[in-house]
Amino acid sequence: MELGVIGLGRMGQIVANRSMDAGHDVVAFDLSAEATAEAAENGAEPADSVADLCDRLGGGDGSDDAGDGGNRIWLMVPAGDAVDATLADLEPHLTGDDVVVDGGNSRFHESVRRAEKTDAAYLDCGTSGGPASAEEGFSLMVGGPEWAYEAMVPVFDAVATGPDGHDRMGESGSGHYVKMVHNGVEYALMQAYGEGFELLTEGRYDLDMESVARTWNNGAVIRSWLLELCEEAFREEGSDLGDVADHVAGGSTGTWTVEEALEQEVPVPLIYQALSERFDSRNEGRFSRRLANRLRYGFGRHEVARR
Ligand SMILES: NC(=O)C1=CN([C@@H]2O[C@H](COP(=O)(O)OP(=O)(O)OC[C@H]3O[C@@H](n4cnc5c(N)ncnc54)[C@H](O)[C@@H]3O)[C@@H](O)[C@H]2O)C=CC1
Ligand SMILES: O=C(CO)[C@H](O)[C@H](O)COP(=O)(O)O
Repeated sequence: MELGVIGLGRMGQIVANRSMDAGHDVVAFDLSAEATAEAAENGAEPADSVADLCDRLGGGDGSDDAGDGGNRIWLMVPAGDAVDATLADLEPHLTGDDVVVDGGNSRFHESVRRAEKTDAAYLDCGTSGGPASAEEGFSLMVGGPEWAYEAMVPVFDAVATGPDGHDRMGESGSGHYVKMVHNGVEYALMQAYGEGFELLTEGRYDLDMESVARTWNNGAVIRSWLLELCEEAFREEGSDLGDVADHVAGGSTGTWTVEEALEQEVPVPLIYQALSERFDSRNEGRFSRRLANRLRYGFGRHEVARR
């Protein structure tokens, strides 16, 4: 199959490379000429604009089971404005035979809106695994029209870990919805491992955290890829994590998960707590704690700690 890939950063290069490794032809475009050149070095046909990419794809080769011969285009740009900007550039070139996959972390509401607006069949594809999964392949959670999913199966087989690494979750939005919840779970798991290792670090034994993580990773109930990444972090940074800062970035997908849980009236206290801890990591001298400190003086004449 011929595939256009737009957005060739950490994730898009992997989409392109894994597709080419499986025998697909890739036409590649990124706003960054360096990123496009990197894809070209790996065997992709470079395009210098979205319009040029569509010209080079030229309507597909008609070799897929859908028999429609439309273009197949995978977006791997940052969620938000970049997706809308790319779609605006694509729009004049799209027909109902084309399939556009958004493999980024877009908000599911926005994917539903985009699917309704575009002439092409639009697949919202939650992608999990990150750049560390370049060799193994990703887990892909796809929403959108069934025929479009079926038309993309050869590429999904290549980009995912294999046929079991992707599935159609349901209608438009469902792929990004499932990925949003996945990320909420990711936050909570990270928080749980973090709390456990913090207690072990602050607790009563002098422990080697890499050894603990390695031992847990071999047969323990709580073994997981995230725990393997904990083991790697302790091996590379040391048991005390060296100079790694107490500051966690990101947060959008976790926020959306909590907002959705509130809307659905589903309790997600662990995910919410993990998100709050992340926000808290960005504050120095929390106002609420300073006020609590001062209030204890107010009601109990307890000494006020001052900075
Ligand atoms: N990095 C990760 O672990 C994961 C990222 N994702 C999602 O995948 C998407 C891409 O992420 P990354 O590759 O990590 O980002 P990145 O920042 O490494 O790459 C994004 C690329 O898109 C290009 N770009 C931006 N606007 C563009 C436009 N209008 N037209 C063409 N190219 C444009 C940039 O030049 C850059 O090369 C995001 O939605 C992200 O949330 C999903 C799962 C994991
Ligand atoms: O989707 C991912 C992993 O599954 C991305 O790494 C995402 O950036 C993680 O979310 P956040 O930036 O909020 O930590």
